[in-house]
Amino acid sequence: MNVLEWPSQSPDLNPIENLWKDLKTAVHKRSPSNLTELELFCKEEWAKMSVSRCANLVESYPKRFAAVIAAKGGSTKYYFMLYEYLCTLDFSVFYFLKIMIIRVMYHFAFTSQLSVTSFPTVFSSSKVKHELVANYSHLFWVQGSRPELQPYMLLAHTDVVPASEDDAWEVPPFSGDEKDGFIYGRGTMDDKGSVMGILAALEYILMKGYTPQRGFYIGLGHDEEVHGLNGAVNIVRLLKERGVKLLFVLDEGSAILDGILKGLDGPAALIATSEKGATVLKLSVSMPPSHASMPPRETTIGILAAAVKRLEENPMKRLFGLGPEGGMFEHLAHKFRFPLNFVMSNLWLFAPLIARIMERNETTNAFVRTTTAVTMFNAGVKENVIASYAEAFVNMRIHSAQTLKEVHSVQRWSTVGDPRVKIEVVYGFDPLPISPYDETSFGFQIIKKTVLDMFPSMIVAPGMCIANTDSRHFKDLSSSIYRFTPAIYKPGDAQRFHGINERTSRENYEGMVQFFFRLFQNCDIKKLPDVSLDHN
Ligand SMILES: CCCCCCCC/C=C\CCCCCCCC(=O)N[C@@H](CC(C)C)C(=O)O
Repeated sequence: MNVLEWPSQSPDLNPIENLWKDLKTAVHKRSPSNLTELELFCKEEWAKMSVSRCANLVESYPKRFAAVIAAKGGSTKYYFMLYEYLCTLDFSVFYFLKIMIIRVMYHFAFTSQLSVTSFPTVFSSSKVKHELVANYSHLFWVQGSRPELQPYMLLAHTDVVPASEDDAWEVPPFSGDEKDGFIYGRGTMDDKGSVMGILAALEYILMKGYTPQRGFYIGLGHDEEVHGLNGAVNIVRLLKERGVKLLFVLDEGSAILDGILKGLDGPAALIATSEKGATVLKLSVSMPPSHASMPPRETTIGILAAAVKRLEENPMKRLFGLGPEGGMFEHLAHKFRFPLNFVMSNLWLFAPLIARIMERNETTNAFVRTTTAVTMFNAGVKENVIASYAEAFVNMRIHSAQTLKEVHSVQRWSTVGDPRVKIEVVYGFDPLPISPYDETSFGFQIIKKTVLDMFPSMIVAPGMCIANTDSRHFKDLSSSIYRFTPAIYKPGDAQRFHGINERTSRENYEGMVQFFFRLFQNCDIKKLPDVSLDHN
């Protein structure tokens, strides 16, 4: 049998595309006026799809094959007929978003790559230049009508950390299933939600015929979770070669926190102006192997376990208030309940006290200090052999008020404190510089304005990213790097990052599309918003 190599998502060959079109036509005719009706009409019209229609689509396969071969693998009339038809529909924002949600679920369920089918306008517009970087990362350039305006850049990533079906997920981690108003799946929060949100907003704004004045780049990395050394690093290299300087960069890394900061009344949008540094240390102990019946007084495993225990029992010193988190809490102070509002407004006096409260919770502890996490421990080959080698990996996130050098020396000399434990630095980098957030900082103020356009009474404050993002590779291209995703996170959500039941609500996903749709337009405004009118 001859196997034809063909992308599984080829729109010309995929009969489901025609059925989507049929469904959209039928539902559109009935003009649903709310979500419940939309869902009901979708189900009813789907149930009406006839067997003969499906059979026809399958039978027309040979014709499509022939057309695709004639087009030398390019798009055929079948694809364009479908696309042109979609463009004639009078989409309301509401209706458009529902379709985008169906697409995002479809994407999570069936594809591992960006599909031209999902964003036909983005991939066919003369205003958008798309290129692959290092085979799998995507770089888009959206041309503005005023080339004299400095461009900005949005970042997100398509790769994810592993997820196992054995880990008690409520729905399979790569199903993209929707349950109780949430789309579940590895990557929904970190960071495919942003990928889809940015592209959906771009698709929509192009379909509306809007021409941005300020050009912008979109970079979608494929290896952020393993440091971005191929994706982000090569995107930066390309932009440098082209002499690009960016007005600002916006990546993942912070969000709208609702109920996560105890004592704060209402949600707060925290636009991170910096991110922590990081280092990974490898600790190891070696000795000759021996018989388990004659154990030495101390084994490699025992020595290393004791060193690891010392690390856990002696956290790095409290630095709360000395980094950008100080500004963050001062900005938020008046929104805290009494007496926290008074305490937060006087960090010079109360920072040590607040630090002791914050360190009790693992999410807020990350704002207080350089954190230490023992993430891997390997030793032993057989249950009756004394292990000749034991190793542990320690992942540390460095507070802005500390340096990489300082962290290394503290760990080496005081905490591990045993010369038999060899310490090697796997990698490390300093905390990132703090980006400006005063009233003249275009990037910060535009992100803030966009949040306020969507949520007029939201508290917006500068924040700090406690993890790491691809944006750190961009520091030579811009001094204004912000980390913020317009998603609302509640207690328990922080544990979903790299954990089980990662999910995004429909509202968060819709908000994401709306946010970027507005941001594209806000970046064209001539004058920054007047901060004296600010209600925060
Ligand atoms: C880490 C999650 C902390 C959750 C804190 C509370 C909610 C804060 C709001 C949202 C955003 C968190 C975004 C985190 C992005 C993390 C991306 C990531 O995992 N990066 C890797 C990079 C590493 C260099 C391999 C990391 O381990 O930091």
